[in-house]
Amino acid sequence: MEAVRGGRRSAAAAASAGPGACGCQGSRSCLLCEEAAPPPQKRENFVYCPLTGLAVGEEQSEFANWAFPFPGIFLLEDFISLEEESKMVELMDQNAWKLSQSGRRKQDYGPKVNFKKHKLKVAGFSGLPKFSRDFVTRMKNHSTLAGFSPVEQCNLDYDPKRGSAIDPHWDDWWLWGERLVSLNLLSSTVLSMSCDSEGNLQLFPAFLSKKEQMHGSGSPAVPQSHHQPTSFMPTKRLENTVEWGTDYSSSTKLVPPKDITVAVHLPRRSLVVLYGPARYVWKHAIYRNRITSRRICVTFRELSEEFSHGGEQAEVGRKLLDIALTFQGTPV
Ligand SMILES: O=C(O)CCC(=O)C(=O)O
Ligand SMILES: [Fe+2]
Repeated sequence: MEAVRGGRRSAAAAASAGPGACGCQGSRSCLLCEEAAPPPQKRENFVYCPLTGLAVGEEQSEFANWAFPFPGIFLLEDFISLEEESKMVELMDQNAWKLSQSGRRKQDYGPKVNFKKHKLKVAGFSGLPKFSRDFVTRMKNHSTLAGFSPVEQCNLDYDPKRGSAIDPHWDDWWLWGERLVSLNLLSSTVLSMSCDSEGNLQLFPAFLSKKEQMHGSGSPAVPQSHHQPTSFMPTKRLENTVEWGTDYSSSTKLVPPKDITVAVHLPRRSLVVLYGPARYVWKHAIYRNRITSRRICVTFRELSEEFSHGGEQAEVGRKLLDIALTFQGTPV
């Protein structure tokens, strides 16, 4: 799944883009270094519904009127205001952006890490930036993020002119903990969730809830046990969200997970948390065709158990936290 773009980019193509024009390596590519036609764009066939926590089959697909529970996503609309967003981006743009893979640019505030060798360097890390302090305090008010203490902030800059994207991947789980928290700035996009596990996924017939059919709004018709806990519900209703329920008692359909891609719509200025199965079972990606204008993603990561209190590397974890939470940082 990762290497769909193999063969599209050659050393000659990379060179023709000019020295330092792009940061792609290996099978990754972007509009600046591709010599062949752009890679085919994948299309999601399910849509995540934040009100019910269900993934619902796209109307035009073979999965229309089918759904399945999709736990592990917490989405908060309007997490930051327009003014806060423009101030934050202005501050970010005062620092240099480094070229990264697949047409992205990045700024990192965190320890230098070699994920393959499981090595990290504390030296050189000066903490998260000052402008993030209030947002970190604000996010911790939501019970999904109780006790969340980030030790890394990574800003990614996507632009359609560069063909920016991020291939399906899991974030590291040696150093980083369960909750991945991202702020979606400047434009909306779609996070695509896919899974290459063996076995089958069980789909249930989906239907519009009664209230939705009668009044165009109302509570979802999902059995209580399948609701997301209240604390995982968004604080504000998403506009234009159709409310779906599922019938867990009638016939079901089994499908291989690899045939399914779930679209999670991320509005501009929203905050999304991936945890549980959405973090450890499903991979996440942003396809190139989902970047329509400049977009900045700010991701905050916490420590894994190994680096937390009682863990084998708790001492290193403590050092990282002490530095991170000074909020005196400059990009590494
Ligand atoms: O841009 C995004 O929303 C996802 C970024 C991401 O997955 C990552 O940095 O690991
Ligand atoms: Fe990621």
